[in-house]
Amino acid sequence: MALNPVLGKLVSKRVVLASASPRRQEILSNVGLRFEVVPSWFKETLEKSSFTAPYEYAVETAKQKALEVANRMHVKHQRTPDVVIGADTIVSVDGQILEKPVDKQDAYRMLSRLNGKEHSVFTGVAILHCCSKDNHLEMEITDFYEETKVKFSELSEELLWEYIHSGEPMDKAGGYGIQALGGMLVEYVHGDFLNVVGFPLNHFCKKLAELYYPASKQNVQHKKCDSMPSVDTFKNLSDGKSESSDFPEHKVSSKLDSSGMCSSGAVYTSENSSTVRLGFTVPLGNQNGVSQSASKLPSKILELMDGFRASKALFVASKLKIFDHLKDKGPMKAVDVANDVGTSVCGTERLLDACASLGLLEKTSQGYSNTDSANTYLTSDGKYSLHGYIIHSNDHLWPLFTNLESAVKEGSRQNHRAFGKKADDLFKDYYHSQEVKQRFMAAMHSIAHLTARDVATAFDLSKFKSACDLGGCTGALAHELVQVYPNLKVTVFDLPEVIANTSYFQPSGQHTAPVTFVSGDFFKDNLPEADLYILSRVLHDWPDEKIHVLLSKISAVCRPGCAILVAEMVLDDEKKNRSTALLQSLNMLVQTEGKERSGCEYQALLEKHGFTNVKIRITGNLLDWIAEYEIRRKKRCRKKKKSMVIEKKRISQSYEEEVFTASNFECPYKKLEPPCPVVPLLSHRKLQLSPFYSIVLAQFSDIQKSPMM
Ligand SMILES: Cc1cn([C@H]2C[C@H](O)[C@@H](COP(=O)(O)OP(=O)(O)OP(=O)(O)O)O2)c(=O)[nH]c1=O
Repeated sequence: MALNPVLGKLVSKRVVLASASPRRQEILSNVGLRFEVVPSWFKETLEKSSFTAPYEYAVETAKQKALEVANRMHVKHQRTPDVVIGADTIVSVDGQILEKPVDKQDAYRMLSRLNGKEHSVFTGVAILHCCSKDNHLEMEITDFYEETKVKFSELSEELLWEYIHSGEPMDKAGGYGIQALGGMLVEYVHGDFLNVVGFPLNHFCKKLAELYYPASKQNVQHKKCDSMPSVDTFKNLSDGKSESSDFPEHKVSSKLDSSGMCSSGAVYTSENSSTVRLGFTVPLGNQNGVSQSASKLPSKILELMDGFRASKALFVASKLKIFDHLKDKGPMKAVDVANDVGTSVCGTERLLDACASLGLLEKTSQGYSNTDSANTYLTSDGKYSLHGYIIHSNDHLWPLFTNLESAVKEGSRQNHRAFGKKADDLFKDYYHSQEVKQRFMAAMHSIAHLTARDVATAFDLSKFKSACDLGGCTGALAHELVQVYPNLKVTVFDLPEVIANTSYFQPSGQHTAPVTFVSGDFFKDNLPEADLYILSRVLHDWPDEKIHVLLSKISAVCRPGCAILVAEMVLDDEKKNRSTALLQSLNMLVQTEGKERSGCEYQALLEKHGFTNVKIRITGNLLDWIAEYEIRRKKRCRKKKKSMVIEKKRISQSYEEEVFTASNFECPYKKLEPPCPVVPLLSHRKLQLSPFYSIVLAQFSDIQKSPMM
């Protein structure tokens, strides 16, 4: 196979093409690559305005397509591929991104924009090298993009419509197919033709050469990727032998930069590509490869150093209600915003510019206006507003986090330092004022409302007739549940101080009868009767001892057939990968006695009360982890010591993780639009298979209850 020695390196690997595109399949099979096709379920809905350049959008989408497939295969099908290839093709004209047209009118709109002009076609490609270590998926991601310039002739309306009626535009970016009828519209092409058709084969082969043959990497870098490595150099690569390591050999050294940056830091291997390793820790101080990347900036560390500035800019803009002003009146000049909100012009201008650079605002010659994300999530009255949680983050979490050092030294919460108050009873002591109470409830409402759909639909709960949401606060989840399950009646059970303030948060125009509010303390008072008990973002507030008290109370009132549903962020078992959840655990340290836990830890807690059979799903949105624990009564005859060991082993084998993205999950009994921002506003580049929630469904059998520990 002299012509494709580089591709020969993939012969012995399980290669997966994460794409339904027949063009990509054809391009790759034409050169003899053997691969399995697993189309990605990732929906191409990333917020375009949050990317500074169109190709970044294509690369990120390609990456997300590939990540979704890798994770689904690993978790759901328990088959870890060796290599996953994802790609995304977009057309860019006048700074706008054009994808596939949704209908003929859309195709006409796109083709009219391209008419008589030059545009760029970008294909982003992600190559994931995967391996499974201790049942944990580890990946190294290499991504790159290719740009091809295409010019359309001046075309008549009649011709455009004739072309549209041919049906060809509909599944193609920009609404045309250069390889078929659409070729007649094109005056010239500068660059890789196959890139326009959907896959930049030449660049892909160069990238493989860099990955699989380190010596060639230098060649390629020196030549800035403008030629294929010499075939002679690759004689030994076409032998089809499998790799000795899980990833291409040179990679570890290429991961390090002069600062010793490692793990998920990006290392640019050529002008328009990067390589990132997920789930890996490369030892700091390893000097291999440092010299070649010594001039690189430690971008990951710099980003972390500055992260608080971006957060604070968002907090202050929210606090000043700038997004509300711009929604009503935008676009507005800085001076007008400053006049409206009563701030300085120079300070406001800097804040608005910073927000625009962060993708929260758009800046044009007319002034500043909200992006779609800002309109949806940052205005204070939007259906999916995060405003309440942002204000809570600014006013409450920020001062607490300022005392993180003390929290770490002392191992305890810092309410006394941050606010000069004890936190033993949040509502009676710290939350003494009506305003602060409302703010806290608004924060909880923001998150609960935004994530309720995924919590409600993660599993089919239609068999339950009644549910009790313990600590259900404003009833956001309860209202979502009764929407999804019309036969369900939900009781929200929370402290009297909370229940007294819920009226403000009730949905207007919705039939609220199936939701009732009952006040009480779930540690002290009798629990309302229900088939299903829900604990959403409750267990993480408490230490194990208190959780046992609560679970035993629930267990005591459950009849056979009853169940428990728990929603929480979930850490990975080794507690090293899911930084969002790990940071949330620090968040619990500074303000509560609780913490975030891993799936195994939740399962162990529940098992003490007879709960077994765990399933975990990844939602892909803010509350990413969904777990279901089938809970059954166990006999009391287990020998304690032995059972600890056996349990530990069984725990890791007994729960099943499933990819569950808001975009791919179809509620089996009711189709619903996913409400959540799949991509966190400020961190689209780091969206990994990381956070967050677990849902636990625990069912009773009539076997006798196990003894309490
Ligand atoms: C511009 C252009 C695009 N295209 C195609 C390539 C891609 O298949 C498609 C762009 O859509 P993509 O979203 O990149 O790919 P896809 O939806 O076909 O497949 P998947 O998401 O599963 O990977 O447009 C052509 O075939 N010819 C062209 O001239």
